[in-house]
Amino acid sequence: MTADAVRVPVSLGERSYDIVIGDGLLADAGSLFRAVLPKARAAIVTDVNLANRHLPALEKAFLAAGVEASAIVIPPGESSKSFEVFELVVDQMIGGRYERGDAVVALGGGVVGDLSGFVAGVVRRGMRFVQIPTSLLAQVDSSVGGKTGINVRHGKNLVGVFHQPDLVIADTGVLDTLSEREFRAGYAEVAKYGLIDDPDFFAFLEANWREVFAGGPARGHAIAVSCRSKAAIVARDERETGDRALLNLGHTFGHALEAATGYSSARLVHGEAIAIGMVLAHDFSVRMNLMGPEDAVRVRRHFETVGLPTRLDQVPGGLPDADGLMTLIAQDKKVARGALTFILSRGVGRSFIARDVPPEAVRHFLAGELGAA
Ligand SMILES: NC(=O)c1ccc[n+]([C@@H]2O[C@H](COP(=O)([O-])OP(=O)(O)OC[C@H]3O[C@@H](n4cnc5c(N)ncnc54)[C@H](O)[C@@H]3O)[C@@H](O)[C@H]2O)c1
Ligand SMILES: O=C(O)C(=O)C[C@@H](O)[C@H](O)[C@H](O)COP(=O)(O)O
Ligand SMILES: [Zn+2]
Repeated sequence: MTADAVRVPVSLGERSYDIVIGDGLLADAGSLFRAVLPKARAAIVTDVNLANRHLPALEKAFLAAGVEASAIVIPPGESSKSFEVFELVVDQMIGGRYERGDAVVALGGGVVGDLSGFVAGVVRRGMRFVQIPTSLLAQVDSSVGGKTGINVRHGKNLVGVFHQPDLVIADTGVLDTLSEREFRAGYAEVAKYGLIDDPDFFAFLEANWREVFAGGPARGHAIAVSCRSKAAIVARDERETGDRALLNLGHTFGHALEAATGYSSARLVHGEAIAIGMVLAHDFSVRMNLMGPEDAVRVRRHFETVGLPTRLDQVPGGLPDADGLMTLIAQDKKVARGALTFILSRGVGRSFIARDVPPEAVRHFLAGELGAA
């Protein structure tokens, strides 16, 4: 294993596992896999983009370590988190006679990870699962914590299971082939950790975002801080009965925008949607007199500076009206007995879970934002 690799433990009793982070780790994936799953075969799920770029290196590493492996390749993009692609992967998994003790290996971004984690969670009532995240978003967020699933027309991730991986291998070197748009989108989830409860990290990002985008130590640092932050929240609330909902900052608005745009990656990708969602969550917090405007301006300004969208009129192709968005928001998984829950803020790094948020206040706020657009 590369000498400078970092291990971040996710402490969940018998479901505990490590996130291994380092440059060049794909070459060590076979031995890392074997150390955790000594006898398993590997059913690699990946998308076309990764199949062309990084799958050969993974197959080579598995071969060298004596791991029997084959690959299932899906189309890239959010539209693959669907029943159709799910059925296709399940069919190949079962047709390939993969057993319970074998591992589904997700090589890709959050789409591959969420979809194949769901497959691993349900095929033969649960297979082993290894995440090899290749996008920034997947390395700092989606590969950790065991949320898996697919989208339906009513909303994001509405069908799925909690199924923790046995191991996460984050090779930071593979990020060199990620597009700038996708890197930037993943950066929104990095900044989220600062906005939730780590104002020093947000200040670090404001000062060092260029270095994070450029690669090198600042990027590795940002990925490790993000993973530690997520691991800590997941360890204290695996199934989102409380604190874990903080990780949903910006997502109530953001998920509605993704559903409203038909999960079209061409129009809006997840990180972009939640960048707008986090700006809206801070502006709405100002509207609700929970915080002064200065920090909300600071959040908007930072996202604008890095080139993320921050306004509804930046979503190409138009959006439903406020009532249409409220219909989508009503499907949010945090809704309890019909009441809306949002993650709101008292300032940078001071997010909190707000239950029973009046729908009329949200609708009125959105109508204003759409009107301003
Ligand atoms: N489970 C969770 O906790 C969690 C957390 C955050 C987001 N998500 C989900 O993750 C998804 C978004 O993930 P994403 O942003 O990784 O999108 P993605 O999986 O669509 O990947 C983005 C694009 O980059 C390409 N790509 C990925 N890695 C690459 C690389 N190294 N080189 C070249 N191209 C590469 C992919 O093929 C794809 O076209 C959404 O569905 C979101 O809901 C889940
Ligand atoms: O891990 C979590 O918990 C999160 O909320 C992380 C989010 O970034 C992620 O997008 C997640 O998939 C959203 O969860 P959902 O329960 O709102 O679908
Ligand atoms: Zn997210």
